[in-house]
Amino acid sequence: MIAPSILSADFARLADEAAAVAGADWLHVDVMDAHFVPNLTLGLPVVKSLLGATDIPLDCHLMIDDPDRWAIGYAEAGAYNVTVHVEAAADPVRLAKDLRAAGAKAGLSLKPGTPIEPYTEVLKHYDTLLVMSVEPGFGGQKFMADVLDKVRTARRLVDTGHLTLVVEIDGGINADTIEQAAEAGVDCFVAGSAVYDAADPGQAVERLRAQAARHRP
Ligand SMILES: O=C(CO)[C@@H](O)[C@H](O)COP(=O)(O)O
Repeated sequence: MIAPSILSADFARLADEAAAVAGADWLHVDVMDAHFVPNLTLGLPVVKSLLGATDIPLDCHLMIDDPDRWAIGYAEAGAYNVTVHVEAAADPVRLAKDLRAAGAKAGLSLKPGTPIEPYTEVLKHYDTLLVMSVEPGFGGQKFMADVLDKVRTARRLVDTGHLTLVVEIDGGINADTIEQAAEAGVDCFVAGSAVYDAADPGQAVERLRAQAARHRP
């Protein structure tokens, strides 16, 4: 699956940008609060507007402090998947239960330096795992290939039935990096600049999807 990250989109034209990637599987919505990460993007009111502007399921990635308080609003508004950071969540199991009860899929994200092993039990409550392959905060950064060990661990846990979740990767995904991520076992690829900087964003989505499919084990 390909999920264009709107951090690389033109925020003044978000509805148009969503239309330009109408063939995408999910739209990755980067919510940043200038506390958990050193950047400020958008919040719930903009997400609500976006929900009215596109039929693409919204994958809201909350790069914010105190997700235990704020994440539920995104689920109640109709986001398909709401991802919180394990580094910021006080009670990630409770949070996952609340998100699911509100009708959303629950996602857990790990920053590049955060290991997966301490969270394998917690991840049993989640529907998606978002492995960050850049430090969260900005688009256009260089892909960190060493996080692929985490992807391989997650893939093995899913394939052996210990976890049931979609493995996502986010950061620096483009035509040069998507194949190694696909080979490691990623299901869903978040791509910002590789999509929105392309002359034809819709075609970029199709090309990335085909490239990933050819390299999936
Ligand atoms: O959330 C983030 C970064 O914090 C990502 O979603 C990036 O926005 C992806 O952009 P590219 O690295 O693909 O340009």
